[in-house]
Amino acid sequence: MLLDACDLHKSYGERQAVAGLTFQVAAGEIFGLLGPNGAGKSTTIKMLAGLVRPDRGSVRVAGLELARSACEAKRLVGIVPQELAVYPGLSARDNLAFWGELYGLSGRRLAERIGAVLEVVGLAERGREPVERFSGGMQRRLNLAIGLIHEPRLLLLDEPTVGVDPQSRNRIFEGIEQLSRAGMAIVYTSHYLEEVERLCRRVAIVDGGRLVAEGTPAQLQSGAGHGLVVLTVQQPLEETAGALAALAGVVGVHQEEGSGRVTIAAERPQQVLVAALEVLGKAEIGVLGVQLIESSLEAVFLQLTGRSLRDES
Ligand SMILES: Nc1ncnc2c1ncn2[C@@H]1O[C@H](COP(=O)(O)OP(=O)(O)OP(=O)(O)O)[C@@H](O)[C@H]1O
Repeated sequence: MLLDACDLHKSYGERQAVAGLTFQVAAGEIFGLLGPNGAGKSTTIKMLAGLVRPDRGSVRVAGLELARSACEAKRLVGIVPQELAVYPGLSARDNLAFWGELYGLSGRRLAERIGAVLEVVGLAERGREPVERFSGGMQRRLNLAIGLIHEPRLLLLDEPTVGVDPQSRNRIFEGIEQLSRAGMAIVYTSHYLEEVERLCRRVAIVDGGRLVAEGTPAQLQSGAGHGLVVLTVQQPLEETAGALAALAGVVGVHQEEGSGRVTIAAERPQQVLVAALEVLGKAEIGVLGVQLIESSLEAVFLQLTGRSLRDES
């Protein structure tokens, strides 16, 4: 395994950000870390990159223990943080040269790497322009190129498409797929299901710093076996919650405080939706919104955590 993360823990004061994460990623694999805001994804990525020291647990990259061989191991790792690491006044090429020199690259080798990473992110034609003229999506693509400049074997991507236009998003996806085909191990964090479903062969669902499920997107979905009915109601359910829970096929009812959102996990969500609307109608509870989620990672996530992936965003 190219990456071996074992029993990672990290607290900030009283707050436990990561509480015992273990996973491995092979060369050529794109591994998804999926979880809502605050799940501990960024803290995990920072521990994998050697930027934050775990309170407990270990990280091995290509067999090298990060805590013991920090310099050697860190050279094998590229990180693309959520925050942009670009100098707006410099051109894309000069930004890449700056970062490349920090990794000890120079001369022809540096020029080759700059050319190669600009190709991967689709910015080869724009390399000489000052970055302040780039769109937000192009700046994010340059951020990705910076993470690749020293030719790492493991790439850590922390929500690389947040706030990115569709064209840049596609370009980022294509770049990542190309890198994976070339044998790079990739960890991709996101709270966008469609992204991990498209990119990742294996996904870990994290919540509250813990791994709540792991598998291929298909395995996770088939394990769940049922879908969800999500309703937005006008007033609290009170005893009506019991009536919903008693409907045939209903596995669980979850009410989110304050938002009026009610999530019903069910074996036959379409039939349950019809029956639930009838129950709510009789109880004179107004329904403002209805959403049906057939078996999907979103359904798996809600069942496992009782929360939507995008609660707070
Ligand atoms: N430097 C820090 N000091 C104190 N608390 C922190 C710090 N960094 C993260 N936390 C807390 O640790 C928890 C996990 O945060 P983290 O940023 O790892 O989550 P995340 O899954 O990446 O979330 P997001 O999707 O919002 O980036 C949160 O409760 C967060 O407030």
